Amino acid sequence: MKSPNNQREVLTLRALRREAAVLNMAAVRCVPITFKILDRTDFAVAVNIWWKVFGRVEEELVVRDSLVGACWWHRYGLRRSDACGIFWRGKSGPSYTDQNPNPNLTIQLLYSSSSAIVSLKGTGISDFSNPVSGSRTWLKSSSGSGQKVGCFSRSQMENMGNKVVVGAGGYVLEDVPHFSDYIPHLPTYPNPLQDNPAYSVVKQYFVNVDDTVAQKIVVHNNSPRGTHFRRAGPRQRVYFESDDVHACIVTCGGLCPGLNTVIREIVCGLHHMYGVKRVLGIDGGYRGFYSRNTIPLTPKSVNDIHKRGGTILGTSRGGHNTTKIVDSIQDRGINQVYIIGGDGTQKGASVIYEEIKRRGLKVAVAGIPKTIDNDIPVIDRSFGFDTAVEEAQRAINAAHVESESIENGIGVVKLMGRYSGFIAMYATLASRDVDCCLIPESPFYLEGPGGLFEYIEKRLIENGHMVIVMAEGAGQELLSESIHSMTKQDASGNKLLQDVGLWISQKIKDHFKEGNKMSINLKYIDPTYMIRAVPSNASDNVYCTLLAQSAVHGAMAGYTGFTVGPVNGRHSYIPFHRIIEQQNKVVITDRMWARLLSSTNQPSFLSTKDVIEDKAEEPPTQLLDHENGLEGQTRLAQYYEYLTLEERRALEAEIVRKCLARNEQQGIRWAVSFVTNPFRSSYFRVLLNFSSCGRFHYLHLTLNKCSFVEHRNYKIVYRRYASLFFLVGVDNDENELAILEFIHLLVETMDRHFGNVCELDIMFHLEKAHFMLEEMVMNGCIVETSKSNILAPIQLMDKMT
Ligand SMILES: Nc1ncnc2c1ncn2[C@@H]1O[C@H](COP(=O)(O)OP(=O)(O)OP(=O)(O)O)[C@@H](O)[C@H]1O
Ligand SMILES: O=P(O)(O)OC[C@H]1O[C@](O)(CO)[C@@H](O)[C@@H]1O
Ligand SMILES: [Mg+2]
Repeated sequence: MKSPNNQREVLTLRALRREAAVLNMAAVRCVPITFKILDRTDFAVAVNIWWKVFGRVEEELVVRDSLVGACWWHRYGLRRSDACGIFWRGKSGPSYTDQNPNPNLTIQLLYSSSSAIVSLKGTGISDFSNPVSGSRTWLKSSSGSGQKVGCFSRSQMENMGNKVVVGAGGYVLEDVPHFSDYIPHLPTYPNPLQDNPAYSVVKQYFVNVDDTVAQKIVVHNNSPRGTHFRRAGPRQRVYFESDDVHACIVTCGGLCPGLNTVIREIVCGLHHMYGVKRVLGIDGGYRGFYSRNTIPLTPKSVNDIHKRGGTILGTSRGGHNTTKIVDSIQDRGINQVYIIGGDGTQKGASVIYEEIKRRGLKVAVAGIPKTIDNDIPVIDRSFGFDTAVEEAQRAINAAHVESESIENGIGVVKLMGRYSGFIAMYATLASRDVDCCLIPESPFYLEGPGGLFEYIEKRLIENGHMVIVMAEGAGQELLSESIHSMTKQDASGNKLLQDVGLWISQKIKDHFKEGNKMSINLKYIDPTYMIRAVPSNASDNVYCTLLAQSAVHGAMAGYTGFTVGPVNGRHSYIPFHRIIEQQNKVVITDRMWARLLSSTNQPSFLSTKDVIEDKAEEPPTQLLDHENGLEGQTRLAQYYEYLTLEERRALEAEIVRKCLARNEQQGIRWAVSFVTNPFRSSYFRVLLNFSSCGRFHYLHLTLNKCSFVEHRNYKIVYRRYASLFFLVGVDNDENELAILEFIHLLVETMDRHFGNVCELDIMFHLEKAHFMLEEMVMNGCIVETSKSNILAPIQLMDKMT
């Protein structure tokens, strides 16, 4: 880690003032900023935006970056007013530049305030450039870190970036690209459907041009209308004549029930609805574009394929070479590309679309989301998932029959779900025979109070048998602890998992054998590939038909760069970047997981240490006095690693409970056992700060108490000022005393700014507390320790308002 003073250069008052003069411009809408990522290094980019200073904020800020998927990234502090900070960080391990020959990061800021200050800082990057404002001044160091403050006007963004349309009442349309965005003067034609006798009975068959689908349908009195997507369906005018269409279909990634149905329905839809005769199948996934022959597809040749599992086109992982794929599309004269696959496939589709657009080709790229894992965001569910859940019932049923037929029988069923446990969760909820469901999103442990072994023993005593369902990605961290395996990847770069089912079965057997605890009979069932290889069930078949037809309508209408899928039951066109920016995961603080817990009665698997400590600890201190209204409440939270909102809530609740429950003697006893070495390796994971609510509390700097607590796989360092607690989550090898110093510096800085700072100062000036933190910590590293430097931008803003 770098020492705090050379990590970045300091934002000077002069620079801010100069830029401020430029800021009284028209509304800012979209700002593309490009950085070059230095070769073979990890990188971090921080963007801080202050916009309340110059005008009222009308809309929320939307940020998009070109690295989604390639680096993990955060958004934090997005608020409807005041300010926000965002940062991106490259993966540790293999450098981003190893995988990307042209490692530029483009960030687009989309918002509609009247003006703003944008401050950018980074490490491991160079060549900050903003194509629309070359005159901006960067304060840049030779080490590849730098900082810039700038602002951007409405006119600068007109032709840039993602299509986001902002309307009244907080309405945002995240639109999909269209040929007309980059090819002018294209002719249009009447939709041939209007003469199709089958559709003549429909009252209003064509979708209105401005029909959109709301992502959020639960709303409140004054809540903004939020994000919408373009509604899928046939348009009055199309951008292709039937004879001109030359379509192709490719399937990529793992198998999934329904692939053949989608292929069939694209071919039949194009043929029957639009009179399209030329449709090619690409053999064997993305690499088939350039290494295999194509397969002609006609309604006749695909007539029966939906009755078979798998894909008649074949599939593959890896082999995505954008240039070769687009060359092949261009050479073959293909003008509609239908790409069926999971999250990886949609990422591939997105870069194909970008390249096609760069070459100015009239080629529509439509993604159809496939995966039994249901890990694709935004859409209600992916096709094949329903079938997979249904098929899993058979395995669970077998496990149940086996286990109840024998004394102390345990049936273990492993289901698919690399990173998302949806199949396991829904199969468990549907079956009712399952006693325990383990998924990647909910960590568990084996030994000790509240652990899996204890629960198994209890269930066997109560019931004489039990069924455990687990997703293949569950408990992988426990496996790697005990197996010390090398991390291997498949051809697409997906992590190859250890067989958690086999591992856990062995562990359970060993546990009960040890000391002759209990004689058990365990049967392990692995139906994973059997589930994936079946044809789709009735409901998935209908669903696949709608997906295929929606994709065809979209491509014919000139839309491109989209994935089709239902959002709240309505089929929509969703821009690729929304589909690939994150994975859909089971939210364990949601009602669905709670339903599961209540149906199985399994433990929640809070860490074993938590349970032991909770039992051993002294009665709660005065701070835990709920009757006096002194419950802990987060006032400010800043995260430097990605956690969903739900995970944050859960984490904060656990930490608050744990730290408030400690008494002061415990804190002091813990504190003396650590050595000092401040600021050598300050890697922050989580920074939390909460206080008891409902009272006015001064931060008495002299009254502080501090302590360290282990939690999950990191350590919490906390310090108390009167009844305000400051908590920092850090790696286990982090120096606690350095972190205590950091907390104290933060408090002193707040105190200098607010003068005798109190909780209300933080509550009413939350943005300023965030600014201070953003100036002090970047990407989990302490980068600034001078109080004057930390406060400089805030003081400038205060002067200007
Ligand atoms: N970031 C990416 N950029 C370009 N192509 C990608 C990217 N990620 C994956 N691909 C390509 O997409 C194809 C499928 O990816 P992957 O094997 O991850 O399966 P998937 O589509 O995610 O399906 P699933 O995981 O559900 O089986 C592969 O050919 C792979 O090379
Ligand atoms: O063995 P393969 O074909 O790489 O696929 C396995 C993976 O594919 C998936 O089914 C997703 O398609 C995952 O659940 C699973 O981990
Ligand atoms: Mg995938």
